[in-house]
Amino acid sequence: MIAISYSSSANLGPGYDILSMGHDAFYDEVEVLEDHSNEIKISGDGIPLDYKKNTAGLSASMILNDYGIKTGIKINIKKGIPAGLGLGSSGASAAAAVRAINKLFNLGMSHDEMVHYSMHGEIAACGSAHPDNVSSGIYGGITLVQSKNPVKIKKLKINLNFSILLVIPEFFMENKTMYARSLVPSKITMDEHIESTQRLSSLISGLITGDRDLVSYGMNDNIVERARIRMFPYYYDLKRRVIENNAISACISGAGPTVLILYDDKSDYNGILRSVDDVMRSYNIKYILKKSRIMEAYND
Ligand SMILES: Nc1ncnc2c1ncn2[C@@H]1O[C@H](COP(=O)(O)OP(=O)(O)OP(=O)(O)O)[C@@H](O)[C@H]1O
Ligand SMILES: N[C@@H](CCO)C(=O)O
Repeated sequence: MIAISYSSSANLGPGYDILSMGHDAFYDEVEVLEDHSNEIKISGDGIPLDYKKNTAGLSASMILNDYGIKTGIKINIKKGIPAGLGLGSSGASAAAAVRAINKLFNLGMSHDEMVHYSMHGEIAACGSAHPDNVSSGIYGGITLVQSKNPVKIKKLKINLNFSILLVIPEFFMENKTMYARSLVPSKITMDEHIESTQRLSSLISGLITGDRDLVSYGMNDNIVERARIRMFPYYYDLKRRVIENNAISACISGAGPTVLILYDDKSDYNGILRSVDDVMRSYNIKYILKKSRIMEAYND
């Protein structure tokens, strides 16, 4: 059984571990076959082949155990999403594997159940079961984590027209997301809480009502992105410059280093491209650009 799951950008500024946007920039394709050993065998390039260290394998092992499935399986992962760049690569493999297993064994899982198993796969990548990337990897679109335990995901009805430009730096860090999560403060002040809630509620309202200015105001974060800025020192200059060219806004994609830029027909697209190049050259960082759109829905 074959299933795919697209790249995603989690957090979207103030929505740490809450919001995620699926986009059609890249995708993973995962094939799951029954294997008459009682093992979980993983194949694929550039990813761990020990199932316990692979997000797809860890999710699969939980499902087989919980559903009492005794047969072994082979999981063939064709990686289309570059790993370690904030594009939800680890989560997408898990989501695609869970979707394929659900079909192969006709388990009839709900979308929230598939998110539950997929998010636990993320433990193999970064040590924590964050549900955001896998939520948009299962539902598509822009998703909100209403609750993690039990898993309750809401897919937002988006009424803002925009395009996505991903600025993807050449970058590698071992255990990048695990390190990035270690930088996040465990406590914040009441003022920080109020500002962050203002931003998140503005962002969500703006996306649903199609209010561009509210989205521009809302897609800002002074807690998690600020705590991680040492990982992507170019970010604030890049964000300021693209907004000077009337981008709607920009944010760090997931745990970075990729920057997601939202723009529309009011934006000076060529000005955005020039400013991205100016800033990244000034920081001496090679990068690629990827235009994409929201990945609306999967036909499960
Ligand atoms: N199936 C998989 N696909 C990709 N990475 C995997 C997979 N299984 C385990 N990993 C590990 O997870 C790491 C990538 O996950 P990480 O969370 O750091 O980045 P990401 O998922 O690409 O981006 P982000 O989570 O910030 O959106 C890799 O170093 C890889 O070793
Ligand atoms: N919310 C997660 C997303 C990782 O892609 C983090 O920022 O650590």
